[in-house]
Amino acid sequence: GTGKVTATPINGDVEYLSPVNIGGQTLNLDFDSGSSDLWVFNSQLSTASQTGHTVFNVAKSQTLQMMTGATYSISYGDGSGSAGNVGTDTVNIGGATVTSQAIELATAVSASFVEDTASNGLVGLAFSKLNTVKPTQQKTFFDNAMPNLAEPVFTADLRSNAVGAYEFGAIDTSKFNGTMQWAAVNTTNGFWQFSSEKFQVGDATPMAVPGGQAIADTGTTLMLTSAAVVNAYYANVQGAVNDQQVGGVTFPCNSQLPDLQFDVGGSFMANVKGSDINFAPVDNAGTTCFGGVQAIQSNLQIYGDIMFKSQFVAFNGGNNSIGMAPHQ
Ligand SMILES: N#Cc1c(N)n[nH]c1N1CCCC1
Repeated sequence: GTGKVTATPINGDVEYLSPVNIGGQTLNLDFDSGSSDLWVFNSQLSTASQTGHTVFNVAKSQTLQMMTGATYSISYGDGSGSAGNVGTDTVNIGGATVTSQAIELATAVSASFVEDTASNGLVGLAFSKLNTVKPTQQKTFFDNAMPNLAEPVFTADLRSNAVGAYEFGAIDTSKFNGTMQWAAVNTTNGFWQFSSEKFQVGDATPMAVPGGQAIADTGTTLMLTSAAVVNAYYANVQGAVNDQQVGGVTFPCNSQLPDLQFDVGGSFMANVKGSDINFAPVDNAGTTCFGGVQAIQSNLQIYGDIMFKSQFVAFNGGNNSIGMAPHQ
């Protein structure tokens, strides 16, 4: 079978939310190819933590079965996190259904999740080896769904300030231009990881990031790469400054930002449109804008939603590869 759901940008493309049916209840969740836990806001949480959220009501599902003794605890790179207990239930994502999916039921969530009332949890789509359930690690929705999918794939079609889609089991060739290009994924760290050692701004001399690796991460808003690439990129932007106050590089909102090409697995170069690198204004007048490409102090680069807004991306769990092509 296949399944397709909308991916709706929230608060200026900070995140994308998709409807998921769990035991007959529909919640808007954040699909995250950078983690591997499916967890939800639910009726076990304190009233305070539930405020503003749509929660999964554990009493209302006819099919929820609690997993005795199972717990989870996850923390993300931005310091946020959640923890709780675990059950299994039927999960339907746009028609792709798993009858016994591990549902991680938060009994504690960090402040940033409580404050983000648009999101009621996450669907982890990285590799199951990163799943945090103990004592028995659980599989992701994609791993569980794969045997019944027409093709062992899911795709991310994320758009700038527009509704896109996640699809399971098929690659909709009408959604991208040209031929999709593929690269091998290294699953050792549990991410959709590939080498990314070369960058090019416009038709300038390519820049090298020796040993550079990257992950394709729908759960991260920006595109995080080496400081060397960030500095070289914004050297082309008049008025760009690294503003510690704001927390990264800003530039005049009316800047003409150049495209940025990046290496995917040593197999091909993919392009991020300059217009997609203008992320958001930092001042009320809309004079100064925050860059979508920012520095990370690690050689594991994180290609988040800024990259997905320029590239239609296919994740192949059958042969552990990643495909990219410019959106239609
Ligand atoms: N930090 C971080 C992060 C990441 N690298 N992938 N997904 C993340 N989050 C999902 C929800 C909160 C953060």
